[in-house]
Amino acid sequence: MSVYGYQLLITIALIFVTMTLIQLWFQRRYSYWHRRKIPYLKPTPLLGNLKSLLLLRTSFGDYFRRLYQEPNFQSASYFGFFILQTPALLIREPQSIEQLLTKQFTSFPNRYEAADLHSDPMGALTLPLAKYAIWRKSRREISKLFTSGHIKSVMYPKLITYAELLEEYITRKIKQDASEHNVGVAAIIEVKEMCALYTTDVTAALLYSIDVAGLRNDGCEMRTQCEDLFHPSLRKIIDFFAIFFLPRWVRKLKSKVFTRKYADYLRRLVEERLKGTERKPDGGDLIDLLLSMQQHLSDSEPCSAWLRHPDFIAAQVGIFLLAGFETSSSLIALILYELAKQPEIQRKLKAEIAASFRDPPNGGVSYKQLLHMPYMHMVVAEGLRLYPTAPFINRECLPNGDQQTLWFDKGKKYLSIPRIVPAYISILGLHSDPKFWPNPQLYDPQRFSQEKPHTIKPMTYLPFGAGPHGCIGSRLGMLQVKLGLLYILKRHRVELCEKTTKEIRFDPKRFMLEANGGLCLTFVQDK
Ligand code: HEM
Repeated sequence: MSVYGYQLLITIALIFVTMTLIQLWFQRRYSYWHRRKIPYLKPTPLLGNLKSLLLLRTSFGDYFRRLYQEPNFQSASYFGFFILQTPALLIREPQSIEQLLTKQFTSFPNRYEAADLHSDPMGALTLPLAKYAIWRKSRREISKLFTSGHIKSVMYPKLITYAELLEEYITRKIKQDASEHNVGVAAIIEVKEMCALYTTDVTAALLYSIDVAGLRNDGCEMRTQCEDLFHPSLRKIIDFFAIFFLPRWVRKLKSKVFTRKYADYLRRLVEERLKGTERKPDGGDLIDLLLSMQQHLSDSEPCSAWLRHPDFIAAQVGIFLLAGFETSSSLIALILYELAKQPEIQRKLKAEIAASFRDPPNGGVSYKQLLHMPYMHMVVAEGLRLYPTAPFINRECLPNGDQQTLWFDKGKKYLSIPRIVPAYISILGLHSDPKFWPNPQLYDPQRFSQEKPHTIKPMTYLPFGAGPHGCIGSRLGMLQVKLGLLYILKRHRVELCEKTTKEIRFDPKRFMLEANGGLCLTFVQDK
C-alpha cells in the first residue's frame, strides 16, 4: 500500500474512533436519568429536549406547559429532561414544589440562570440573578420599599395620578378618532402599548422619582430603550439562551444580560437622577435606598465590594424596570381581552367600580377601598391564573453534600436531586391542569369567589412564585393592575373589533407571557 493509502486509512480510523467516542459520550450523558432510575423524556441527540424552543417555534411558557402536560408523565410527580446535554428536572407535584421553594430553601438558594460577575457585573448583580450572599443583603434592603405602609402612603397617591393619565389617554384617543372619522364615542386602541406606557410611567415615578411622561406624549425614551432591548438579534438570542439554560457557558461566550446601549442608558439615568434631586422626606425611592445602603455598608458584610460596585444601583434599576412594567402591562392587556370577550363579567366589574366611586360621593377610590373590591380581586386573580405572565421558575440544587433529598411524606424518601441540577416548575402548566382547575381554558373569575376559599389546593396557584425568592413586587403589581383596570373601565368599556385576534398565542421571542402581535380592542365611552 502506498504512503497515501496508509494516510487515508489512518484518517478514516481516526474519524471512526472520534465518532465512536462522541457517540459514547452522548450515550453516557443521555443515560443520566436512566442510571438514577428516574423517569425521563427521551432526548434528541445534541439538542436534548430543547428543539422546539431553539427553533423559536414556541414561547417559553408554552414549552414548559407542554413538558408539564407530557402524556407519559401525567401521574408522575417529577421527571427528567435534557437542556441540550444538561440533565434537568421538572417538578410537577405540589408538595414537592413546596419543598423546593420554601421548606428546603437552604438547599435551593439560587435560580439556575446566571450571569458572570466578572465579565457582566451589571447582569450578575441584578436581584433575580444575584447569588445567595449578594441576593440576601440586596433583597433585605429593597424589601423596605415594598412594605404595605410605604405602598399605601407613598406609592398609592402617585399611582392614582398615573391611572388618571391612563384614562385621559383613552379619552384623547377617542377624540382623535372622532376628528379623523367623525365617530365620536369610540376608538380602536392597541392595548399592549397603552398598558406598557402606563406601567413604564408608574415604575419610573415610583421607583426612580422620574416623570417620563410616556402616556402624555405617546412614548418616551425609557419605553424605547426597553423595546430596543427586546428587539431580537442572533447575538441576543444566543446570550439569552446561555444565561437561562447554559449558565456555565456565559463566561466563555461573554454573554451579557443587558445590551451595551441599555446599560449605558441605565448608568446615565442613575447619574442624572443623583445629580438632579434632593433626598426625599418620604423615604425615597429605589435609587435613594440603595445609595444609602452602599454608604452604610460595613466592610465585614459578605461581598461588600460587589454591593458597592459602581454598576450595582444601575443593575437594580434595569431589572426592576423590566420586572415591574412587563408582567403587569401584559396582564392588564390580557384581562381586557377576556373582558371584551365576556361582556357579562365586564358589566359586573363596571358596576363594582361605579359603586366604589360613589362611596364617598365625588371622592376617589381609597387604598383600603381598592383592596376590598371583591369582584375586582376575582377578575385579576383569574387573569393571573390563565395568564401567569412569568410562566415558569426554577431553582438550582446547592446542598452541602452531593445530593439533596426532597421529602414527600414524613420520613418517606422521595427524590434525590443531584447537586447543580436545575429543577423547573411550570406555573402555566399547574394553572392549566384540569385536576386543579376544571375547564382550565375558560376565563372564570368565580373560581376565586369568597364563597369557595378552600377549593384551591396549596402550591397549585403560583402567579408570583413562592418562598424567599418569590416576587418582591407582588403587592405593587396587583395594585397597578387593579388601578389600571379601575380607571380604564371607569368611563369606558372594551369590545372586540375586526382587528382583535381570535385566539391568544404567546410571543415565542419573549421570556414573559405576552400576546403575539398587537392586541386591538374598541374602547367605547359610556353614555
Ligand atoms: C402582575 C405582576 C407580576 C407578576 C405576575 C410577577 C411574577 C413574578 C414571578 C413568578 C417571580 C419569580 C418568583 C419565584 O421564583 O418564586 C417574580 C420575581 C420577581 N419580581 Fe415579579 N411579578 C410581577 C410584578 C412585579 C413588580 C411590579 C416588580 C417590581 C417593581 C417585580 C419584581 C420582581 C423581582 C425583582 C423578582 C425577583 C425576586 C428575587 O429573586 O428575590 N415583579 N415575579
